[in-house]
Amino acid sequence: MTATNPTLLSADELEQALRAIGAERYHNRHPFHRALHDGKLNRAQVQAWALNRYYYQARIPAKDATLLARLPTAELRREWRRRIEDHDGDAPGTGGVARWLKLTDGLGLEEGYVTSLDGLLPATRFAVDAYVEFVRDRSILEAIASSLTELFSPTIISERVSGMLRHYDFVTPETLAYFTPRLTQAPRDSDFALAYVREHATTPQTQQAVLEALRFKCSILWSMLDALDYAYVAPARVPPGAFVPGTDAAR
Ligand SMILES: O=C(O)c1cc(C(=O)O)c2c(n1)C(=O)C(=O)c1cc(C(=O)O)[nH]c1-2
Repeated sequence: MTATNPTLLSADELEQALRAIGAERYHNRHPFHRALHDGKLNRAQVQAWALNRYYYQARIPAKDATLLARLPTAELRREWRRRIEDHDGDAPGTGGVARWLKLTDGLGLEEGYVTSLDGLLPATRFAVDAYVEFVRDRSILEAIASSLTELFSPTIISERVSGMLRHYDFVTPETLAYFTPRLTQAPRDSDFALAYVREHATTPQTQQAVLEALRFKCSILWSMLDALDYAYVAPARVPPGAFVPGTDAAR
């Protein structure tokens, strides 16, 4: 195979290429999400999704703190600091991670069991840890670009909330309250990240690196759902030690 030299894209072309990656690879297209939103899952399968997704939520502020420490200006740090506040809150019981625990509680999972991470699928842990390590180890530009999946999250969140409320009698608006602030937080965050990437990815090499960072992040989200699909959708194959529906700490 001959390697072709990438060409320099305009900022608009770069944005188009990023959006095309989302259209092709974002996790709204995954069969497990389709089933979740279309009411095809049972309560235990929804529990497994929320339990595993808790680890993603819980590590996001650590991921953002790793990046915050490397940002060179107060302006950038102020912007990024807000993400940590969104997730960790400013007092116990506030913020996105606490709101996620309301979701797992509403689904009948014991909080101590969820936060112990004992029931996590191994692949969830590997995928989430890989995201944190990517942000820690790669350039600031790639780290910021890897957050750009949030460009696509408002659409999936709207689909999810309306689909789950319509199809599942065990889900209430209070249970799904996690998602409401995300509908304004995610666009604010992704607008900033997109403007940063448009301004700073100005060589063919850095442009390819940000496109690759977004593909990598889509793969993280996708592989988390692959693992759920494999373990909890028939024929279910739960790995040893992971959450077993109807046992462990689920009501
Ligand atoms: O519900 C979703 O499908 C979804 C997707 C994503 C995403 O695309 O990474 C995030 C979130 N939710 C989310 O709630 C969230 O706080 C978040 C932070 C980040 C990030 O990469 O920094 N992504 C996401």
